Amino acid sequence: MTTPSTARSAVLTLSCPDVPGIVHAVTGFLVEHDATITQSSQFDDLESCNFFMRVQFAPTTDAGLDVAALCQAFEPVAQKFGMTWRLEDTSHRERVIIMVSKFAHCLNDLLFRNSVGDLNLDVVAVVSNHPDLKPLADHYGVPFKHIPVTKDTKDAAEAELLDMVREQNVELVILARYMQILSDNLCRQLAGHAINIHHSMLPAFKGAKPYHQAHDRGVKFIGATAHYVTADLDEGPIIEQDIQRVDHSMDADTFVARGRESECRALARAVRWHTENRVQLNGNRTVVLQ
Ligand SMILES: Nc1nc2c(c(=O)[nH]1)N[C@@H](CN(C=O)c1ccc(C(=O)N[C@@H](CCC(=O)O)C(=O)O)cc1)CN2
Repeated sequence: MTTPSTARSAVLTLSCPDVPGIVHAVTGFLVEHDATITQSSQFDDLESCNFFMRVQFAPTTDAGLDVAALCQAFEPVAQKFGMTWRLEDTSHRERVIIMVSKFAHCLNDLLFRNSVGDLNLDVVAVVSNHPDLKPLADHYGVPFKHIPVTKDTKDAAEAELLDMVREQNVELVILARYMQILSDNLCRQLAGHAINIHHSMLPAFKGAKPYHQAHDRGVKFIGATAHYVTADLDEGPIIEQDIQRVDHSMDADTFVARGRESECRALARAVRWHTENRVQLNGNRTVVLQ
């Protein structure tokens, strides 16, 4: 009979230097702890000699999975192989803050997908440097926090955001067309826990107005890129990208309109994969295990 601290399904993600015996150690650990594998995926990066694995598992007994006890028991295995690892109940609802400026499409898409169960987020708050999108947050019953940002208030604004993150145990900050550049300090504090949607197919057309840059260049495809946020603008590890065809008959405004679909798709997939523990960092790149 499962109890509040036991799970019907859990996921272990790990990365470590590639040596013989990792998979054997992991699968042996699961057997020893009355667990059976339901999904498993791995990648051996020959370039970095790093190994990546994601294994999802269920209990073989009615007792369920005691996630806390499994974490304690797995520590010695992790230390033996020098693993970076995470073991979590798959039903865990990630606590997130969604940041936005004035463009509503990505925020609306995330809140709608979450409302119909396509995403499994606990949206703690919507934070914006403008008041405009409060009605949208109200519609979905999500708290809205307006934190204006000017050159003089930026440090205080970022400190207020970090206080919210810490006080409310926020696990992920989603920049859903938040048009302010985060400071180096804030990026360090949120490293690996902040995802941005950039409205171009990076590395092309970084910075502001990427659709106008793309139109001026005469591209035949436009796209969007979801990436982890780093201090270097638009340089963070890429999680997901989406593209669509455009043509000579379209003006820049049409690019902007068509681009919304790609931004929503790329961001939703990136957030889903991150919150399902499918994304691991590999230097300045990511490994996404499906
Ligand atoms: N440290 C980082 N902060 C942010 C990133 C990032 O990659 N690293 N991504 C941006 C989003 N973005 C592009 O995707 C972006 C946003 C804003 C700007 C910009 O030039 N902003 C101007 C102000 C614009 C305004 O007030 O409307 C500025 O901050 O001076 C460029 C790219 C989110 N933050």
